[in-house]
Amino acid sequence: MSDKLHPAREAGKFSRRELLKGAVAGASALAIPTVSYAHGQATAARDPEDKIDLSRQYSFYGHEGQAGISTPPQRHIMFMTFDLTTTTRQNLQVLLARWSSAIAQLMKGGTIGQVEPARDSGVGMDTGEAMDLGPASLTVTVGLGPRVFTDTFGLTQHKPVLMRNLMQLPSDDMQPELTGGDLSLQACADDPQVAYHAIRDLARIAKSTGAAQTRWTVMGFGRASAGKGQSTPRNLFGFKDGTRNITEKADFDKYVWIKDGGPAWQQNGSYQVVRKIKIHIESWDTDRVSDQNNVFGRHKVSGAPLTGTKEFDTPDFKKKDADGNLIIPATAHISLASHENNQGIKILRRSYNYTDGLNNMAQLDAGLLFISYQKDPAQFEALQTRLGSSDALNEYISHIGSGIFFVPPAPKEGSYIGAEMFEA
Ligand SMILES: C=CC1=C(C)c2cc3[nH]c(cc4nc(cc5[nH]c(cc1n2)c(C)c5CCC(=O)O)C(CCC(=O)O)=C4C)c(C)c3C=C
Ligand SMILES: [Fe+2]
Repeated sequence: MSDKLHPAREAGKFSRRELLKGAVAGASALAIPTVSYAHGQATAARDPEDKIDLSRQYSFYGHEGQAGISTPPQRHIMFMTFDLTTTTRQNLQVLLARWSSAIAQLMKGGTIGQVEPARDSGVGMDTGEAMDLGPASLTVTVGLGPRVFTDTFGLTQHKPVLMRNLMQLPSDDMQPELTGGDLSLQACADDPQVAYHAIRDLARIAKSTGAAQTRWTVMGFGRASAGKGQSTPRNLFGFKDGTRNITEKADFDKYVWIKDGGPAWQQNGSYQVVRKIKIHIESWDTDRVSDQNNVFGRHKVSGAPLTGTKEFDTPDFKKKDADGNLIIPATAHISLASHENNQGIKILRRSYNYTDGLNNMAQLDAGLLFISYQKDPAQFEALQTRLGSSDALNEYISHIGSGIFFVPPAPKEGSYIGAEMFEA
């Protein structure tokens, strides 16, 4: 297309009516229906309980598991991993203690120290950009990576039984600078600046103690999974995501929280698996919607399984059409990931959309920060082994980042994350 402006536009002469006419013509050229939907799909009205209340706050202490796991997903995330730069057990202990008390303050909507010190020579303890924004449902969830539980820190005997690096998986296309980490911080809030501020100031603490330095990070938006009582959000593919997520306590106890085996301090802990998954967005956007529906096994607008009409209809993975073909293809994402087809395995998904702007080809660079919680990393590995080899979605995604962390239970008031490891 020529860079030269249309003479009328150059003279600023397009009327509003002409512009609108152009937009509708563009829509029909792309075969986008502007009014009616096929399949009678109307979008569900928002759940009236699913409201943002920026004064809402959660406590850091005294939950079953840490906040930020069963907490209904907030709208934004800032996720960061850290490399330990210390080799002393005491520095690690101090960092976890200082992080814990700072997080407790931040989750109340407070600052973590003076923003404007009285002395002229003073450097602020808190950087200040979240002042007056409210707690905004902030949760900060702390994870411990495999290297924490080594002889370097005298913590080998405290290693959670199932803690290990994830196995190599068929979908892996990892960028080393987006993998691993010795510690993770997952900050979620209904205001992006509140989440950003929390991570920024916790990273400052890490640096000032000399114990850890930043490794990789993702800032995400538009929660791509639903919690109890929330309407199902959409991912960047435009599909409802989280319809069949874990929401009931019985399922949390069965699939998410560690309830048996291991020492008392690990009970109600969980394993956090994080994957940065790039979406080949521009190629997806040229695909027919009927094909997109087959990729997921659901209808794009309503979220209903291809064998049903409403979002929460149970998919029938065996149902065939008149020609004897499965209605939900065997390679559809939900067919390969469902508990019905995976010996009953379930995981809690708590993902977010992300964007990294444009890539060096000037294409949209975006994806899904997939986060799952499970009592055994093998739950994730089993599902991803199947998805990675046969999922129709693989044409449109690449797994480029990865991490695994043990998330200890929430500390008791006045204590800190992982305190029991240092006492024994
Ligand atoms: C290994 C686990 C999974 C990865 C990785 C994963 C990636 C991924 N998923 C979507 C979008 C959707 N996933 C949906 C369902 C779904 N996905 C997983 C697991 C992984 N997904 C499970 C266990 C399920 C539930 C399956 C079922 O029981 O039916 C859906 C459908 C709606 C829903 O139930 O949530 C969508 C949409 C993307 C975009 C993605 C990677 C980019
Ligand atoms: Fe999925």
